[in-house]
Amino acid sequence: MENGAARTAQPVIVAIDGPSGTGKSSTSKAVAAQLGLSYLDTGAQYRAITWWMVTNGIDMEDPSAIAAVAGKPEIVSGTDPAHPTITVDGVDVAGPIRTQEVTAKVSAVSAVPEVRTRITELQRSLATSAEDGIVVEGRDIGTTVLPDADLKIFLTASPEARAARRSGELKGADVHATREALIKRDAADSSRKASPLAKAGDAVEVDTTDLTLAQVIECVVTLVEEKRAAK
Ligand SMILES: Nc1ncnc2c1ncn2[C@@H]1O[C@H](COP(=O)(O)OP(=O)(O)O)[C@@H](O)[C@H]1O
Ligand SMILES: Nc1ccn([C@@H]2O[C@H](COP(=O)(O)OP(=O)(O)O)[C@@H](O)[C@H]2O)c(=O)n1
Repeated sequence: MENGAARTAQPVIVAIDGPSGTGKSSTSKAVAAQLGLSYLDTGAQYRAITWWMVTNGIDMEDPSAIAAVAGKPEIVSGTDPAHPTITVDGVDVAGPIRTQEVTAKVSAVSAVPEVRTRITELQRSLATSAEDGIVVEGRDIGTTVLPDADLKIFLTASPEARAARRSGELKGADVHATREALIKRDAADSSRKASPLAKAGDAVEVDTTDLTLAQVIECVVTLVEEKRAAK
């Protein structure tokens, strides 16, 4: 018969999706660190391939040009929640992938099916090789990348709260402009044909508008522990 320790040792796969600024990265990193799981920021992977396309002068208006080179860059993600890393062809791109230029172009690149196929393969392989389990955050993790995840969470928050959080990070950025840019990116991500931003039917929705980050983390940790105990 299994005891409690054996049950807690079972790997657990957690999918956290939602629009920009809902708290996916902060929550996922903290939950993974607290529970001893790996952590994968899939948005960083899409940003990394976009950075490579920008750096190599690929025409962002031309999906076939993007598709033709989708297999070229080698993207490597480090999954330690205390020190997540991302490199492209061996170059550390953690900083460059957060520029406004990359942010403005990432939706066009991530809408290209050849890009999604490539990045989805990387994500599944990292999830499979995480010994103790993993928290994977993004837009289509619960619906497409890991449809058999043990737990699926869909984070939401009002556009106002999300814009205020993001402009706080961007040191003095205009909240109105940030809000418009977020809404535009959400619309593009939700309306694309290939694997759009969507809540999985079996995901637990958590509205973080009036919650502190600590409250969201506690809520998700409790949900993961319940799943682990039931395994
Ligand atoms: N519940 C919350 N209340 C207040 N600020 C939050 C909350 N969740 C996240 N934040 C802050 O909002 C910003 C965006 O969070 P992040 O985790 O990067 O969101 P996402 O990954 O969904 O885009 C960060 O500065 C983070 O510290
Ligand atoms: N699973 C995912 C994750 C991100 N993305 C794309 O990558 C972009 C950047 O994701 P992100 O998580 O870094 O965005 P922020 O929440 O940090 O603003 C999104 O706007 C999507 O276009 C995606 O298509 N699928």
